[in-house]
Amino acid sequence: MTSKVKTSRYLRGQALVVIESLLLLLVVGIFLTTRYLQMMIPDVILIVCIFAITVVGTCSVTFWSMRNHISKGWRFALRHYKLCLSVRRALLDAAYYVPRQFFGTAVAQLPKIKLTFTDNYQRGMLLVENRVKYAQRLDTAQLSSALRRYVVERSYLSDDENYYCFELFDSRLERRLEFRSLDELLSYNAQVGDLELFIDKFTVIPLHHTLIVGQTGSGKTYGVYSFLLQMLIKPVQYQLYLADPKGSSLSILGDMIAPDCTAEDVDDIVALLREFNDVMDKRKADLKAKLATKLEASYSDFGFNPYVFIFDEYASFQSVVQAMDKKHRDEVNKLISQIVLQGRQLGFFLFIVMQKSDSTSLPTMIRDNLPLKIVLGNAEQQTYVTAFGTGVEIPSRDFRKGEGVYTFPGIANTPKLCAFSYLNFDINAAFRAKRGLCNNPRSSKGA
Ligand SMILES: Nc1ncnc2c1ncn2[C@@H]1O[C@H](COP(=O)(O)OP(=O)(O)OP(=O)(O)O)[C@@H](O)[C@H]1O
Repeated sequence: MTSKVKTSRYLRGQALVVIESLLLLLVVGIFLTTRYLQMMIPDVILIVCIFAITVVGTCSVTFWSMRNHISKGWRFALRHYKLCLSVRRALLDAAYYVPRQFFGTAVAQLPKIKLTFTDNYQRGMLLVENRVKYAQRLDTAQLSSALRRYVVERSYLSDDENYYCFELFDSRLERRLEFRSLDELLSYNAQVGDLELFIDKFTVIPLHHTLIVGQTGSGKTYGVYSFLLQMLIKPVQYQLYLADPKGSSLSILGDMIAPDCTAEDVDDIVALLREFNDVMDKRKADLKAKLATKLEASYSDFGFNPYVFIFDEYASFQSVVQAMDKKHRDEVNKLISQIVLQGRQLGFFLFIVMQKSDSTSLPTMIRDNLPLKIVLGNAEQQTYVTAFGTGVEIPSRDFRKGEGVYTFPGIANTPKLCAFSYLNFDINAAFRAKRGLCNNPRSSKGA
């Protein structure tokens, strides 16, 4: 449920107070005038009138302003008001104002601020006016203490460059989902589209090429479990290919859910990549015939299923490939590039999981064409730079396992927080239960 509290409501309340004061002034004026004209109205009647107007006026003003507060939650209205006040104070302290003269007195003209909340006040958006005259850059650090329990998740300039936008979230908020059974995951997944994957309470991403980076133990493979389970329980059948050069948990899982499409050995992985490309080429021919009827369509518009190739420990695979002769190296690079460059419209996606995404392990061209980039755990600055590029601001937090930041065009153009779900049930049993839903792609190519 979304609700908003706007500053204008307070202004309305203040206007009523002004009206009441004017009324009082009027009555006092009448009192003084009658005294002046020596009219024979007893003082006691006038005093009672003034008293009555004051009581009735105060009660109605209080009721009127409370009416707004009650309907939107007066506690939150108060919080909103206090927050606006402390942000203004912080702007003043940060000297983010324009000095002006007001009837000979030096005053500070603060920029306009707008504060709105969503998701039951768990998230918010603070807009601070950016006029050319505020030449100084507004920094997140300048506001963080003023925001009390709220933390800046992302900050950027609005498209028209008139406002600094600060996306806030309640620091006490647990964005991570916890599922105690597969059924719970199933019912949550029902709210998400067939070709979308969720990460946490606030993050749903369209299926696309993905890069997951993070130090050992940061929760990469666990995150892949979460994605895989979602894919397996969707009404649309996902065709899964799994490559795990380390032969660890993902390959064990692969043997359970897609044994014919799981590989550990580098040669087998290359063969799997070839096969994936062959199926993709067939899909290309099928789709071409259909696109004649609808030019801007993609695989899902014609009822084709998505194919997903999940690559764990990609760097370890690349280190072996680099030692191969040039012909083999070129072939592998071509296979990977083709998936990344042509896969989206055809419905063929690559998920790459690795500890660091530097260009020696992952060519820049491939990395740049993986729209969903996730960095988990407390990574080194260089890891963020290689994943997201230079000059991006990473929200400063102590990331727990499965927590991190991600970017996705249009949804998170700069790194945003995310946290993979806690799967508080027997994951192996869940995969075993769902293995029947995963087609063996070898028996249904081009479906
Ligand atoms: N989202 C999460 N919720 C709860 N626990 C998690 C989460 N992610 C990871 N963990 C815990 O952290 C452990 C390590 O995670 P995982 O094996 O996925 O790390 P990794 O980054 O893949 O490590 P490596 O690179 O060594 O394979 C998991 O076994 C699990 O207990």
